[in-house]
Amino acid sequence: MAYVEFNNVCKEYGSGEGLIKALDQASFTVEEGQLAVILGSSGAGKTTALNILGGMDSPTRGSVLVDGKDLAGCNNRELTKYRRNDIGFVFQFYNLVPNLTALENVELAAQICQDSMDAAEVLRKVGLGERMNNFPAQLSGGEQQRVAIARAVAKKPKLLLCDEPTGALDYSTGKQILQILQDTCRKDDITVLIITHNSALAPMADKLIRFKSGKVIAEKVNDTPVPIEEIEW
Ligand SMILES: Nc1ncnc2c1ncn2[C@@H]1O[C@H](COP(=O)(O)OP(=O)(O)OP(=O)(O)O)[C@@H](O)[C@H]1O
Repeated sequence: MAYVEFNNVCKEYGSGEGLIKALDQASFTVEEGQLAVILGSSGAGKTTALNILGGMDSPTRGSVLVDGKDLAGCNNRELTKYRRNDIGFVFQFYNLVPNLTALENVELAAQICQDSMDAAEVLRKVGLGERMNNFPAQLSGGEQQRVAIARAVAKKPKLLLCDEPTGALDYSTGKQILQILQDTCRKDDITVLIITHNSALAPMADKLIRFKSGKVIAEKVNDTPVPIEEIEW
């Protein structure tokens, strides 16, 4: 059994004439410790898949297993526990609490889960040792995204889910963020899934998953992933 199993997942919104199939029998797997890149055009169902994996949404049909746990069979209480302890989320627009410092933002997330890392130590790891007492508004976009990654990683999640993590950043800052995500996967042994529109990033992945119209149209293992610093686009 794979660490992550998405089996024939359907997610439907609305009904009758207005039925939208956000996911239509989508299936893929990710192994523990892999870095998976999810590609697909706008509306292909990528975010819906990530939200289901993160326990923020549930499938209409199909099964979703993470480390053997079937999320489709979880009640709200179990999903809350799962989101708190097992999932780290990184969004395009950081979503930091504006009136808390970088350190406090990370501490806040660490406090709600059972087994967390030291917040200051994780901030040092992402290169923000000198900036932890700054508020988000005093940090650049790339620095805010580093705080968001530290906040997610401090929870020691089973899965680090990243939805367009570089979408709001310039080229070189985006590259630094991807480097941190690749390092997190390799050094901290965390399974990482990254959604992107940028197909040039495909070579950095251990596993490439392509979505189209709610379906997974390709799934490929890459035995020779390329370090992000060697990828240009
Ligand atoms: N809550 C909702 N209600 C109705 N339709 C929805 C809802 N959420 C998503 N959809 C629809 O489901 C489809 C898939 O959306 P999704 O956000 O998963 O795509 P995506 O691949 O992440 O796109 P993007 O790259 O633009 O973020 C789209 O047609 C979208 O409009």
